[in-house]
Amino acid sequence: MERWTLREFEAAARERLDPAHYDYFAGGAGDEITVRANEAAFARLGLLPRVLRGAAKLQTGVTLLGSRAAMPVLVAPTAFHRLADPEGERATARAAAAAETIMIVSMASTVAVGDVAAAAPGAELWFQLYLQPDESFTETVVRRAEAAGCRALVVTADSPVHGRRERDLRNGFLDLPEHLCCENMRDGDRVRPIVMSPELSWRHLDRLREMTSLPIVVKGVAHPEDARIALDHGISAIMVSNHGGRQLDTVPAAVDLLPDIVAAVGGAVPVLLDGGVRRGTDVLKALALGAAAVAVGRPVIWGLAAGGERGVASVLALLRAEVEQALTLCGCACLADLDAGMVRRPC
Ligand SMILES: Cc1cc2nc3c(=O)[nH]c(=O)nc-3n(C[C@H](O)[C@H](O)[C@H](O)COP(=O)(O)O)c2cc1C
Ligand SMILES: CCCCC(=O)C(=O)O
Repeated sequence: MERWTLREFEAAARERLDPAHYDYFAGGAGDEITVRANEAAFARLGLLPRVLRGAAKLQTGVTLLGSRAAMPVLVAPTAFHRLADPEGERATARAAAAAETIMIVSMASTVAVGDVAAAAPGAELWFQLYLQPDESFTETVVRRAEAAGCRALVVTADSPVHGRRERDLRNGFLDLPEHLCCENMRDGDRVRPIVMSPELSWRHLDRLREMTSLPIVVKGVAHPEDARIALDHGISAIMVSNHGGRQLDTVPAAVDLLPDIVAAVGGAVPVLLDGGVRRGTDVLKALALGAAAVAVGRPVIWGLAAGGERGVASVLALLRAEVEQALTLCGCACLADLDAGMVRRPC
């Protein structure tokens, strides 16, 4: 069945998934105010198209930290893909490679990062990391990501503790089923838990900086002051994110956080964004407000659950087609033609 919107992919995924797994993927923290705000904020912003600008030949590619993507939409790191499809992250990576975009592999992937890379030749992979209090194990995981050919590390900073996910509490979904595990966490004959620790600080990030020559992206920045501090720690990009509303509830919508962070960064490094991107027009709004690219989390999971590799490929192709059409309708030939003056609030 042909699906015309990301919303239809979500409906198809919901039909196929175990209800507790659907809730894990869809849900967020607390009252899910931030989950809803992420999408609603995009809907409230209006686009002011320019006309008669002779913008015939479209160009939607971006280069980020040396990685090339054919569109400014990346695959955000999301955990547990094998709950959605038996091939799990292998399928996602193949679809990302076919779409010529970057996949950020989660540290909590259910296929080891080396196996993800092996399954998807040509895929541009970055690796998401939760810094572990045991720094020697962080290093072990970093070496696995490097050996797999990942081109950047994305350090998730918004998780000093797991968010309060009430759907999961109600469903008793607290861990993966027996046959699955976080494969990157293997340590000899055991699998370590991913530790979220409030004791982590910029000092740990400095040590990571010494540990690897890969570019480091800090993900989960909401406060402009933290964006400024990040610059002092040699990071290569900032990802504005509230973790899709899954960590601290009532953090403002990601796109509403963006302008202040772009101003604080002042062009020193690229600013990325995730949270609530569901339409090509959402992508354009984020880019017009200064993001270098965006990433999508749940839409990829919906594609994977609805149709495996082909489902993810369809989701990414749909987003690309929407970006191209909206860009043309805005009178732009390339992403750099977008500027903040083309976004009006409220719609
Ligand atoms: C099911 C699920 C699992 C996630 N797992 C991770 C993760 O392992 N690491 C991480 O940094 N972010 C994780 N995230 C957050 C995403 O990277 C991203 O910030 C968020 O999904 C963006 O919002 P969106 O789903 O509205 O696109 C997860 C999100 C979801 C929905
Ligand atoms: C330990 C896995 C964490 C996955 C995650 O970040 C999420 O569910 O949002």
